[in-house]
Amino acid sequence: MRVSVLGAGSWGTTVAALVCKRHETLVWSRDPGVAEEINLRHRNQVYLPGFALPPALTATDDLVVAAATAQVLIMGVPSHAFRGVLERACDHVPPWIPVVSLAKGLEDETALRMTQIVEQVLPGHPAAALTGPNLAKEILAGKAAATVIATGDETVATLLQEILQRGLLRVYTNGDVIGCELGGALKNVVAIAAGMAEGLGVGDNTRAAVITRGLAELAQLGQAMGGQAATFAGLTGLGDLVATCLSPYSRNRHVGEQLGRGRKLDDVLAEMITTAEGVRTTPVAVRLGDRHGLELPICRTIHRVLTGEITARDAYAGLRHSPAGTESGPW
Ligand SMILES: NC(=O)C1=CN([C@@H]2O[C@H](COP(=O)(O)OP(=O)(O)OC[C@H]3O[C@@H](n4cnc5c(N)ncnc54)[C@H](OP(=O)(O)O)[C@@H]3O)[C@@H](O)[C@H]2O)C=CC1
Ligand SMILES: O=C(CO)COP(=O)(O)O
Repeated sequence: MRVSVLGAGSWGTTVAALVCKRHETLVWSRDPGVAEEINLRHRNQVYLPGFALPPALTATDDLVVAAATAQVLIMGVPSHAFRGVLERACDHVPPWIPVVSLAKGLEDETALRMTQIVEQVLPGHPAAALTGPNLAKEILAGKAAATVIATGDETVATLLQEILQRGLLRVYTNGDVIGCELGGALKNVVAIAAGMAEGLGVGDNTRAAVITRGLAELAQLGQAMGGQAATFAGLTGLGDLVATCLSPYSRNRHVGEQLGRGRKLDDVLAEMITTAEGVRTTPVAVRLGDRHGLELPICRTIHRVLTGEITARDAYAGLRHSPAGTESGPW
């Protein structure tokens, strides 16, 4: 198979490096310097410093070539760039080929999931999402991990499972695309909250409470939007939530930690090269909560911190004023 990955950031490059071991793989970067570095030096120093990439991996800065030669198209750009890149590529994408999203976010204006954008921009193409507890640098280092390919089409799921399964990376399939994509997007908001707890230095009991109540919150919203309860207890829900909330590699957790230390969001984002999707997903989650009549206390509190209305310390102190209800309730 010929596989094209659009986006040569941390995750797009990592997935391309896995796939290229058995399939002809081309990764597209809008930056000619990144494409040249991958082709000539087998490195991507900006996004994956210190890692050697397989010589079999080739790169291009020509979006048309990447789109037109693909038999499977993998979208590795963040959610805010997803529609734009796909719209630029769509006239060149061969008919009916599967399109896989790597992005863990929701579209700002529409709150759409990435596979819904694929269905709008490339109607008729099977759309899938690859999601799960998969920190790029651990995967590239060859450490064991599990992930999920989510698509409603079983034949496509099996094909993609075969293409993506490499070494110690176990690829499961799941037909609950809504639940898988929402778990991947919403866990980033909770990871910001867990990072804040870390930055405030408040301890492991607090972190455990944030993770558990965060899971309840993302499962509540996810089910209201059509996801299945079991999915949120699986790799794409609980699994990814734990990895992201605990890992020092997580960008979302990093943002939260810095806010917990009292820094300003703009200053934290200004020094980051890579993407923390949760910052954009938080307001979308709040709007979805309004739409579905849900309290979502963690998402709403994180939103107030991100907008500067309250500090991370205020958010933590505010717990005193919100009485706990039953464990099955929102608080
Ligand atoms: N990193 C990880 O461990 C994982 C990430 N993900 C998800 O994968 C998605 C991508 O993340 P990741 O690779 O980490 O992000 P990075 O920030 O590492 O890289 C983003 C890439 O997208 C490119 N890009 C950004 N905007 C545009 C645009 N408008 N047009 C073209 N290219 C663009 C960047 O190019 P440029 O350098 O030119 O700006 C860069 O190559 C996210 O949704 C993330 O949540 C999922 C699992 C694991
Ligand atoms: O999604 C991820 C791990 O599964 C990566 O998390 P961050 O985007 O927070 O780094």
